[in-house]
Amino acid sequence: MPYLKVSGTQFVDGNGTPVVLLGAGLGGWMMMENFISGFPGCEFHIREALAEAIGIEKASLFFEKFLDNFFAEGDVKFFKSLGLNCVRIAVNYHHFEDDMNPRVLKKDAFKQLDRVVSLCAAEDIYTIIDLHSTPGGQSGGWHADAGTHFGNFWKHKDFQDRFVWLWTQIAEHYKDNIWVAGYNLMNEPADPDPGHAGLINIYDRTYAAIYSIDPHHILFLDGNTFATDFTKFPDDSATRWGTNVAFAIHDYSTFGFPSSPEVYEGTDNQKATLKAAYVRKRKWMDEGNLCVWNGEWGPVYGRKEYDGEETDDINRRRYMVLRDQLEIYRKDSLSWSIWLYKDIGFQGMVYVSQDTAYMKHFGEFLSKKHRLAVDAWGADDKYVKHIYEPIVNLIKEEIPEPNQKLYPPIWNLENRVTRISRTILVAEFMAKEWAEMFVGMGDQELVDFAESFAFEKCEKREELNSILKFSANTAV
Ligand SMILES: O[C@@H]1[C@@H](O)[C@H](O[C@@H]2CO[C@@H](O[C@@H]3CO[C@@H](O)[C@H](O)[C@H]3O)[C@H](O)[C@H]2O)OC[C@H]1O
Repeated sequence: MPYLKVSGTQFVDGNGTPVVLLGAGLGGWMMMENFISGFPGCEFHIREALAEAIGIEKASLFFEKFLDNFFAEGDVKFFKSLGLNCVRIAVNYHHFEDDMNPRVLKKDAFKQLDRVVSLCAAEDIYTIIDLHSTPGGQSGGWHADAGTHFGNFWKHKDFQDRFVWLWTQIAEHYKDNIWVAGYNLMNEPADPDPGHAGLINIYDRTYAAIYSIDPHHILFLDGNTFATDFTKFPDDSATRWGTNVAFAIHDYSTFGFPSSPEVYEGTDNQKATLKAAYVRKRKWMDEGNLCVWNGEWGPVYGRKEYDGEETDDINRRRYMVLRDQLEIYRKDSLSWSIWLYKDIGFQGMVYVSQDTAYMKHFGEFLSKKHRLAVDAWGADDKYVKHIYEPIVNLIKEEIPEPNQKLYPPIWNLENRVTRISRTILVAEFMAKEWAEMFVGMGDQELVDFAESFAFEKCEKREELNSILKFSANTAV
């Protein structure tokens, strides 16, 4: 069976039959994230903190077992049972290359990724390899695993050289694998250059490097500023990176988050707003007759432990947003990858049960994280907003208004101040506390923690899954 390809605006299989890629993002696995598995800050913080607290051997045991359990046979069978056909696998460059030993592949760099790609292939499920964090960080998000709010990737040529090098290693490794649909070169770039010159340049370089090794796989290219902006992409984009290219939007709607400006009722106006945001993101592709892939989207959900009696009502509305987005996508036969497959209970299709060793042990710690709004994603900052307000006001009063506007524009002044303070500063202090909660554990307890993430120990978000299943089975 030949490789999946892009043909015009569609994906097609070896017979030229159109394929709509429907699936989910495997985040939190080879790209660990705070709200997904319950730690503060970013992956490199907690890896360092845990090694310091319990020693490198025990920490490695925990992380290795975590990787083994987070996605295994039960997961892929369940995924298949919903009629989904593609897993977008988020990977962190730290798993392949050590910052202190750059351009040297780590021993067993591909062990876990090969395992999951093969599990999926055995069920006829495509995988897309998504390089979710780059050397130096391609954005100031926690998910760039850089521990800072600057995307230093854009400022250091050596980070960029390492990125290109890593892609040549991945391409060499998977060039003959037909179940790998392709390579999502960079998750959510945030190149501050007004002409997006850094992003275009890195796409040029990576395309050339990959295609000299592997001319067969699809390239999935995110727009700038968190996969929302293609306005500075060059006129020759339809051929510049070959023609086997899909352009990726991320279509998050504020209606699906606690920060929604209004309660979602699914009114005609609200549906029009949903649609307008989506149409705006894909406009550039539509004008050029290019292939669009929605690489991330999806609401977050209320939790009984934090949202109490309001939980069911919150979630009823979030499912309305989900359905309304899917209806828009269905009409366009859009390929999508919902965020997120698995987590500890905020967004995932399946989530770690409260009855597991991990969730029991970290319950109070997670409440504190929630109260302090230490994660940015979908955060409700009502308990700490007043703490940061004076800093916001200080900047408003003392800094000339035009200078208050910094890149990226989606982080307005308040968002920038509170985000940096909570998710980087406070989070850094909390990483040690998280790690210290492992002190004194024997190997079996560490394994029990890691096994808490196994499919068999997870709950299913039934309504989400049934909506996705229906959508996958009625896709046109
Ligand atoms: O790893 C993922 C990560 O990829 C994801 O990143 C966020 C995506 O949304 C960004 O904000 C949106 C930008 O577009 C506007 O139209 C939306 O309304 C915004 O929500 C945000 O800045 C990124 O951090 O987040 C979840 C992670 O797990």
